[in-house]
Amino acid sequence: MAKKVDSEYAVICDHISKIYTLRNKDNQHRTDKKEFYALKDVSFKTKKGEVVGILGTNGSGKSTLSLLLSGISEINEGTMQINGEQALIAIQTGLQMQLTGLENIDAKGALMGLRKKRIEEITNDVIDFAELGDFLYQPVKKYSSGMKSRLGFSISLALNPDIFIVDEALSVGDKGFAKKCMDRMMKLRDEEGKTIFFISHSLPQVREFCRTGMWIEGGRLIEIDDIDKVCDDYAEYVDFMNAMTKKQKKEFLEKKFEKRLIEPKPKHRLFHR
Ligand SMILES: Nc1ncnc2c1ncn2[C@@H]1O[C@H](COP(=O)(O)OP(=O)(O)OP(=O)(O)O)[C@@H](O)[C@H]1O
Repeated sequence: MAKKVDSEYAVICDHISKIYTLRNKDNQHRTDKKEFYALKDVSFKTKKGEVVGILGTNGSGKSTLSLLLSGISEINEGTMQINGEQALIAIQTGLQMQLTGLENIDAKGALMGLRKKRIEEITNDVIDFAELGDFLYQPVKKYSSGMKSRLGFSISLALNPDIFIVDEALSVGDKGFAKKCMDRMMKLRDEEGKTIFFISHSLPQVREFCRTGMWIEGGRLIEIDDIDKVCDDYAEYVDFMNAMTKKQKKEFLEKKFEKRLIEPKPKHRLFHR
């Protein structure tokens, strides 16, 4: 569990790792279990008010980090300190599909131990920002992905946390709503000094919005620096990958994945005389 501390830093990660288990069934229905590092030995410090763009190719570990930063998932190794309330804004997280939009707001508020009056204020903010009209009375399972994103984004904004973790949330909404969210996030950055982690595959968007870049590849932190420097280096890597033949790329990715696997420990055998 991430500890809450008071300091100039919003987040301090010290050699953190996240391990997942993969289960494969072979054609004889035997299950083969493999453990691998979704993130390995990642250390960084983020100051309060910093706006960090997280870059990396598919499967590199960005969403895993976003779940750790938001306290939804727990680290397996290392230590992590979080100073402030966090909220994850992602395409589908945190919404209960069988509940209506309004019930989701109540559920989230109750989960956070908020008073009735505060939940009412939040509900009004969500109604204003999400612009979902009568759909707020419908179960979320009937929403399109863009509508879920509108609801999730609006709830997180209304909760007004100290640390925002935005994971590809703008990629499914329509352009109008994405612009409205970006405008609001710029306000959070410039006027409210919020700490923001921003995951996006759009380099121009990351370059424009963030000041610090964090590049994660194969579960490892490759670089953390000024946003332009990290975007340039990452773009060079993407070009290098794109220049490979299909076969080269397959071998390259397989090797990269093998490095993340954890060798199973040899089983102890008991020998009887
Ligand atoms: N719950 C899980 N169980 C097992 N493996 C998982 C789980 N969640 C993610 N993974 C694996 O962990 C690795 C990192 O995944 P993650 O979603 O963090 O990548 P990402 O950088 O966000 O990728 P993308 O850009 O495609 O969204 C991937 O190999 C993924 O398959």
